[in-house]
Amino acid sequence: MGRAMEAVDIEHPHGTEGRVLQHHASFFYQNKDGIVYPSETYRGLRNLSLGFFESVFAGIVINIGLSYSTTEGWITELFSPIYIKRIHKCKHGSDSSTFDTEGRFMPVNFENFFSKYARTWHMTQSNRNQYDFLGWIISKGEWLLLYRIANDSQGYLAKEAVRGCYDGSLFDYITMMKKAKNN
Ligand code: HEM
Repeated sequence: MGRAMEAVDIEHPHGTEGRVLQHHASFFYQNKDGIVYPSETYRGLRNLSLGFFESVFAGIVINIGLSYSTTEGWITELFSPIYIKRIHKCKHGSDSSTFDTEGRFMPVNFENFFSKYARTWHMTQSNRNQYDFLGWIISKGEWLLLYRIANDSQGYLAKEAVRGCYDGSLFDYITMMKKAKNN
């Protein structure tokens, strides 16, 4: 259980210090109230150097798509807030299974998909569950978004960048590098 709360892999047996799984999304709530509003998703994406239209589009789609599953009652809320403490309810099908249904990090699945699919392009197709059209699209979207923000100069997505995406440390790293560059 202790390890399941950290993004560990063979090279990082202790994960990223001080991080738990919900930090994947916590980068986006800027006032630290545990709720992500579309404007915060937008701002977070902009901080990750995504363009204006892309960030507006992804901000709306992510919040509308995830908000309802994280609300406490039956009625959908205005402004589509995402409640981080219930973020695990947003898990969808056709993913890599690196997050389990309780939102924990599953190192074995992380290592599995890397050893199987590194340097190939068909991971998202291979993980597809039958007739799970929404999951297919969301999964493609997540990985494309990650590729957009984190591919290296040779066009590869490094394993460390992917691990950092799971625990959110990648997002902090990208903003830190951006700030350093601007200075
Ligand atoms: C640049 C921004 C983002 C990128 C690149 C990104 C990327 C990813 C990736 C690659 C996965 C793993 C999917 C898999 O294991 O197959 C994932 C999962 C997830 N992300 Fe994000 N994400 C971003 C922003 C967000 C935001 C803003 C939220 C919500 C506030 C969010 C919520 C989730 C959730 C709930 C999952 C679990 C889905 C599952 O495993 O079924 N993400 N994301």
